[in-house]
Amino acid sequence: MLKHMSYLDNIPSAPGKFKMDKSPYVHNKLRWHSSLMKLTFWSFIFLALIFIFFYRSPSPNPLPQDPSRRSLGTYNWGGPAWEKRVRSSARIRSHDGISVLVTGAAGFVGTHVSTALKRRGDGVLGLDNFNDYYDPSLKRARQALLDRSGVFIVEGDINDSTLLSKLFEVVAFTHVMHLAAQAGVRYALENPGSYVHSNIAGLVSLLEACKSANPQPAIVWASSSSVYGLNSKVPFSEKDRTDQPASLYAATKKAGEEIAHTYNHIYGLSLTALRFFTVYGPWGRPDMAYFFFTRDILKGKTISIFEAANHGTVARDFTYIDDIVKGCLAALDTAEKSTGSGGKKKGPAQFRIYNLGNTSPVPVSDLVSILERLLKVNAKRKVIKLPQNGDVRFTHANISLAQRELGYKPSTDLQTGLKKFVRWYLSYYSGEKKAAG
Ligand SMILES: O=C(O)[C@H]1O[C@H](OP(=O)(O)OP(=O)(O)OC[C@H]2O[C@@H](n3ccc(=O)[nH]c3=O)[C@H](O)[C@@H]2O)[C@H](O)[C@@H](O)[C@@H]1O
Repeated sequence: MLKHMSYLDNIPSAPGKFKMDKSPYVHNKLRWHSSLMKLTFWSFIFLALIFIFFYRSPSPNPLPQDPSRRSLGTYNWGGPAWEKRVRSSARIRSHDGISVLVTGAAGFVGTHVSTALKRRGDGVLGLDNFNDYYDPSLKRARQALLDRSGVFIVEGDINDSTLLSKLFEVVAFTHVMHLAAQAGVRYALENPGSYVHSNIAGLVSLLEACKSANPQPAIVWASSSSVYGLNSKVPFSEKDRTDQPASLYAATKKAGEEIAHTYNHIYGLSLTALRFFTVYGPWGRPDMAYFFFTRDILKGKTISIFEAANHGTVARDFTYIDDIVKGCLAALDTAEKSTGSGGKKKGPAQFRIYNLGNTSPVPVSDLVSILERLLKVNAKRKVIKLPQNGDVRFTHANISLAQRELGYKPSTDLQTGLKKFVRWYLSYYSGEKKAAG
């Protein structure tokens, strides 16, 4: 403190006020003191800089700070070993196979589609940001599953254009299966920005990379039944109006369809949107009703069942994951090549939109009854009025177009599909408990 004071004391507070002591002893002592202080000062600055460099330096591939993002890890990618893994995962191992970049590969549909592609000998590379919208340990478990079948998931965000162009530089993907998105209808009330970040900005970032890639890939991507919004004509056909979304989620998916059209029109990208109808099954998403109803029924917790005005039923065209996977693969197999090159369109390209549903809507209360039977536990039900949270009353797919052009034919009813889900759920969570105990 004294040293500190003397150092500060040597600095004139105002010109002309400072008087120099002429005594040589005092002079030397002062000089020595001053150099020591300087040394201490610069050492401190040096150490502070080192600290800042190691603890605060951005990741090698920094993403813009965006408050709408859920917590994301810092990603490490690049280097010869990484490129080797990328190439090996994307290598086609069958005669006339395709090589597919699957975004959202650690997600529910992404995991199933990646496994199915790999099984038939296609090259598959996953991309996922492993965000914490729902329990990331489930995503890690899916990743482990994919790893065992030889699918590598690159950890990164679709908004990272440097990463995307690197991936297209390393692999000449023939197709992109774009499933990375902010899903869920009700969460849009809590975090609207995350929908814009993933479903709009992320989609544009991906399409930009695809348009610049040589060769350009054909793209198949997940739209949603929610684009039908307040449409009341049933069953929903691709020709019906989709300009009355009931949630921001639906609005971003509808915007995605328009954005896709633009990239098809300007750059000749081959684009196919699949409107999924409430997909369920093993390895599903914990934010979906069938999943958390199962958890809550087993815990003895009350579940809320939504009901429309005048005791009207709320129903969904629940579609089993294996049927959806068949639809995705058929869409990839029938996709024509993109026509552009060097970022320029060379001719008209394919643009398609298909419903992938089950064609038999089931009231939510019936879904609960099936779960009760399968779980052998009575649910504690509370029927409440459908909240103004973005949910629509019912969905019902007309699938004749997908049937005609993709050979899509769903074959799993809700009872059968939920049986498979419940079996998976019980074994997955009992395994987790065992591991924890
Ligand atoms: O088909 C789609 O396009 C959409 O399907 C689901 O959305 P949703 O059909 O609303 O699925 P859930 O959130 O699982 O809800 C299923 C049904 O349960 C009802 N529900 C939900 C929650 C609840 O507490 N109680 C309740 O009765 C909902 O109103 C709905 O009728 C997915 O969450 C979306 O990501 C997807 O895009």
